[in-house]
Amino acid sequence: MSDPIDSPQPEASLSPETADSSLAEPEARKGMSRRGLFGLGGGLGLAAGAIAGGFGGAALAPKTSGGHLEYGFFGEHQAGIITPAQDRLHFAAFDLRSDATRDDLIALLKEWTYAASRLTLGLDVSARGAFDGGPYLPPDDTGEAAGLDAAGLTITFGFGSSLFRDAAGKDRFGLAGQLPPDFTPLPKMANDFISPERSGGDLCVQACANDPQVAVHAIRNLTRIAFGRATLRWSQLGFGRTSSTSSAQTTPRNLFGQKDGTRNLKAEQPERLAEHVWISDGPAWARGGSYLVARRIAMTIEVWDGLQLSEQDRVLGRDKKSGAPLSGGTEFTEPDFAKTGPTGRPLIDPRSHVARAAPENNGGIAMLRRGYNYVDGNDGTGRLDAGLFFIGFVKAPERFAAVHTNMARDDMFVEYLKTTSSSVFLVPPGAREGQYVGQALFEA
Ligand SMILES: C=CC1=C(C)c2cc3[nH]c(cc4nc(cc5[nH]c(cc1n2)c(C)c5CCC(=O)O)C(CCC(=O)O)=C4C)c(C)c3C=C
Ligand SMILES: [Fe+2]
Repeated sequence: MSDPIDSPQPEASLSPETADSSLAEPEARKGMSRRGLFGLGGGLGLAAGAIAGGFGGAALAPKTSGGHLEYGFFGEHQAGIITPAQDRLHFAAFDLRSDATRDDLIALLKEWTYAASRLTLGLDVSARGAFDGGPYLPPDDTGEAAGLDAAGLTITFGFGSSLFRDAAGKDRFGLAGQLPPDFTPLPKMANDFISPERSGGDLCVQACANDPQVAVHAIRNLTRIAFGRATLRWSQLGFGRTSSTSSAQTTPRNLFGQKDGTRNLKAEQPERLAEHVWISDGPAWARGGSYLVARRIAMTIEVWDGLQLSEQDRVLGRDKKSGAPLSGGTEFTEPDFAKTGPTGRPLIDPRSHVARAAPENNGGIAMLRRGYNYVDGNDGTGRLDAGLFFIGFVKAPERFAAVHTNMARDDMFVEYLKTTSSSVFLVPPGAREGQYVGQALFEA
């Protein structure tokens, strides 16, 4: 059954100042949902570098089309931050080639925007897609998502600090003057065993979806589009969200078996998001964006599994079964860090993870967590190489560093964790229809 997604959409509303004829590409509307017909002919090659000018929808408003979940790419903020966390992740970091120019970078962002605007609606990367480019060319789209719907796919782009000034201090793209003063590196923490080759990068792409094949297809095709300009530096697959980012979601469990995300910031708290997540200082081009902190944290799950339940609870500060704080109540009862038990000691150990990480004990700082479990095989001694790919969004990296420093100091949890990768990216605000992601940076 064909199921076209191109039901009437509002036309792109580009002002004369921002309009760029190459961006308002009517051909971009062509193409049917992957679960319907493929293309309407008259394909648009990726090399055209045009981006969708007519796809409607704010990034945060889901569209259920025939029961399928879709988040439009364009909006005030990029999707994939406060969007209800999907179940699967493919995260990738890229380095621009040493000979890439500013124009190459802009062209890449335009083409990525165009592709992302289609993929998030369940379309192939171009109208020619996987099958309609003719028999004599490699297909534009790799095809493994054919027949699959958008599965709630969000694609979130970020900039590494090396985009502004590389490790040698070189301003490769004329962007050094736009580096926000807040964009500072994280200090080294206890139990950091950071591998540089799986950390950092000039650009990042976070693809989240409820179908792993859809997320992988997105990264694979965006990587292909980058060919000749940027190469994949490192990537990470994740399964099973470890946070809720909407109060409509149930709290998931992480690989330690704990309810994780109970006290996370939620999409339904706009004031708190404005206070803690959205960038509001520094250069205008970055405002409305956020800093993405990604840390691959190995969890010694075999050691953890050998701890008695009461010790597991003490280390976290919550009851494993119900998720309630050890000071009492139910899962969503606020923890009472001052409440003492019969021995006169606090019911929530001051060195527990929730005590160390809570805003009450960190000058009020909160963050939006959006991490995923990972299992990447096992080591030579038969232990799973498993853990949490932590993703947190904050309005300034130093805020994350402050909480993390408090945690790394003597949080009992840290004994069971080992961080192997660490990166910070600036996620620019969302693109308006007819614009490409990060456009304001290049026009500043
Ligand atoms: C500094 C940042 C944080 C890192 C790194 C981190 C790692 C980490 N956390 C868990 C499991 C849980 N964390 C929970 C709460 C929680 N964690 C952080 C920050 C970091 N966690 C914060 C800010 C909070 C919220 C504190 C609060 O507001 O009270 C919880 C409890 C449930 C919840 O509120 O979400 C769990 C469980 C793991 C497994 C982990 C690294 C592998
Ligand atoms: Fe935590």
